[in-house]
Amino acid sequence: MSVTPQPPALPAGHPLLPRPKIGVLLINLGTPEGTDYWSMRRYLSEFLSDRRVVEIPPFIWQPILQGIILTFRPSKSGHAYAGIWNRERDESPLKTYSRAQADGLRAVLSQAHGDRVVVEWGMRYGHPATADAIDRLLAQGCDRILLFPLYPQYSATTTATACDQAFRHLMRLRRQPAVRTVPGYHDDPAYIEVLADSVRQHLNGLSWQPDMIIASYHGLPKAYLEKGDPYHCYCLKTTRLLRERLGFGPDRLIHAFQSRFGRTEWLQPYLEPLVKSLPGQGVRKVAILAPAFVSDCVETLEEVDQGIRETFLTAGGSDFTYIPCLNDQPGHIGLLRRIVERELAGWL
Ligand SMILES: C=CC1=C(C)c2cc3[nH]c(cc4nc(cc5[nH]c(cc1n2)c(C)c5CCC(=O)O)C(CCC(=O)O)=C4C)c(C)c3C=C
Ligand SMILES: [Fe+2]
Ligand SMILES: [Fe+2]
Repeated sequence: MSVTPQPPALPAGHPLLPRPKIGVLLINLGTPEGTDYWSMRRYLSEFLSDRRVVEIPPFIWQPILQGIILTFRPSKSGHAYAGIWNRERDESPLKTYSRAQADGLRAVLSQAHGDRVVVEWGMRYGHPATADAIDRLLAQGCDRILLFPLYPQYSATTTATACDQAFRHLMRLRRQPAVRTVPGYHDDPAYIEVLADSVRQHLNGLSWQPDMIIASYHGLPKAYLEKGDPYHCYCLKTTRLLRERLGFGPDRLIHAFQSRFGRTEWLQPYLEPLVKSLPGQGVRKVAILAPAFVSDCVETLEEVDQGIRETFLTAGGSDFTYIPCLNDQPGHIGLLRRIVERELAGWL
């Protein structure tokens, strides 16, 4: 007769230690809680006070930001957000898609790994806060956490500040989990394939075909590139790989940078003047995608799908289409799963 060994009795008062879990934290930029002046001001103030985003010394920048920019910009930006707001849930699309991505990833990971892997989502600025998301993972028993900033093209202004924010919270913990960070994935063949698929599918659904496709990336001050931020090179590499994957020539798929902020020079070519010049060069049908954004947001829905569309058609273009971000498409959830499982090697 075999006897099952019993675990030694715990000393009185010793807490029970359940089997530890692995946490995955999806991190995106953040978004305002409402389109009113004060919600916009709170969001923009936190975002634009981040020294990785605006590198001007605070004693010069803060008076300009608090005194001038945050007097006028909240109303202008609030108007832009109001035009794309998810009224059903009373939240911005970035929040809706971020939640859907976490739900989708949780579902596929729990099917594959049971309750061993826990998924949460958080924002660098605003809510749900990164710190609260980490606390939720810890409360669910995670002793290892994978931080996944959702930016395919690494930049100090996005990926690095997302990790900084997580580490700032971890610094305060007595019982700190083991932590890994997911690197950028601008040239990951699986990412390129999912992007290419989304372009193919979108073009297949059109009754016309574009003369030109533009991969439009969020811009960055040119000085950041000169100081060593590799984002520019990564955007160009994503575009080249996507072009190769789709079998397009260099004139059929080009790149541009959007969302310029302030008066300094940003990465070029700028999207707006480029789009304005195209009809004059005989390019009258255009498609635009935004590969640096994993979720549709104010920068894609308002600036590109509304603003740039109007610019192009007013300049003499005949047809314009915007190719949505990967959002919660099954192919995107599959890509996130693949990256997470790869980065959890040795833990899972
Ligand atoms: C001040 C400089 C800015 C830098 C540098 C910057 C880099 C950067 N941003 C994204 C992604 C997003 N930015 C979004 C909005 C947004 N970005 C800036 C400024 C900088 N971004 C501002 C002022 C705003 C707010 C909108 C506005 O007032 O015009 C968003 C959208 C958020 C949403 O809620 O929908 C995203 C996403 C990247 C990828 C990037 C550098 C690589
Ligand atoms: Fe931005
Ligand atoms: Fe470069």
